[in-house]
Amino acid sequence: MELWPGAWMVVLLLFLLLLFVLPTLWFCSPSAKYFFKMAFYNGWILFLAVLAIPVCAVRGRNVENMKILRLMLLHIKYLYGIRVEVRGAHHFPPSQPYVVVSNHQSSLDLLGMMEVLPGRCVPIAKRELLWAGSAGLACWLAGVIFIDRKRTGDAISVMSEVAQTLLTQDVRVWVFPEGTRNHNGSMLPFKRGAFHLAVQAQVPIVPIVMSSYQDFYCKKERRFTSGLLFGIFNF
Ligand SMILES: CCCCCCCCCCCCCCC(=O)SCCNC(=O)CCNC(=O)[C@H](O)C(C)(C)COP(=O)(O)OP(=O)(O)OC[C@H]1O[C@@H](n2cnc3c(N)ncnc32)[C@H](O)[C@@H]1OP(=O)(O)O
Ligand SMILES: CCCCCCCC/C=C\CCCCCCCC(=O)OC[C@@H](O)COP(=O)(O)O
Repeated sequence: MELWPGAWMVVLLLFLLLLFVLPTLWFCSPSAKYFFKMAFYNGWILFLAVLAIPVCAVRGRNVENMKILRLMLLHIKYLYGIRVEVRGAHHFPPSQPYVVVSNHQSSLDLLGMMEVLPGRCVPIAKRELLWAGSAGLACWLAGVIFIDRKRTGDAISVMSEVAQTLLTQDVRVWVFPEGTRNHNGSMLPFKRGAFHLAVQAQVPIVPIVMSSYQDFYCKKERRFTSGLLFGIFNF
């Protein structure tokens, strides 16, 4: 089969694009660099999730699968030149159910979260994440608890079931009480669910704060360089 003559030109142009334009954008445009880095971040997680799914599926939906996801995600900070420093981790209760509450700046929180995630600990996530392709399925297999934030009644029922699970199945829960991402340097008013959960299950609340990403990441300015992230317990 013969190629249409213009096709060679298209192939050559695409090749030149890959060879020159993309690296030029990477080095000369911080915005392009931001987009490439974020695209790779999401793409890489989706790819890792594809690998994780068959391994996790052996156990079925099980909080122990979160260990597998954690191990698979720990290296990402090196790819992005982000150093994660944890302070006060000794405040973590040794072995009992509890509710972790933490600030939520962006999807990069996954890096700090995976650094300190205790055993048998599952995050509460918005229901939409369940439909994030392979990542959604991997989260489901690892026991992530999904809530529909638009249906408060349903979310409360799910949280009440979680309160039972905390005690009967020795599970910890990670909640972002702001209920949404917030990258303004301050914190939004807390939603009440995490605190109802702790009272219903009569378990302690463990506060964790991740330092501001402003030095190396800003969505508004399309800026993403390398930097240092602090995770601080019981501040
Ligand atoms: C290979 C790798 C693959 C990928 C691996 C990835 C793994 C990691 C995944 C991590 C995912 C993380 C995702 C993060 C998110 O999605 S954050 C968004 C979801 N999280 C939340 O929304 C936080 C929890 N939300 C709440 O707790 C809310 O309170 C909620 C229950 C949803 C209700 O919200 P809302 O109505 O908007 O506001 P209020 O809090 O004001 O509540 C309204 C009234 O209801 C009462 N209430 C709340 N909860 C309860 C409860 N459990 N029991 C009884 N009553 C409750 C509350 O008191 C309010 O009433 P009053 O005003 O006090 O009378
Ligand atoms: C701690 C962050 C967990 C990140 C999970 C990464 C999975 C990303 C892989 C690719 C799928 C793309 C889907 C993007 C989902 C991003 C997860 C996230 O950060 O959810 C935000 C949620 O909280 C609050 O949502 P809003 O800020 O209200 O909209």
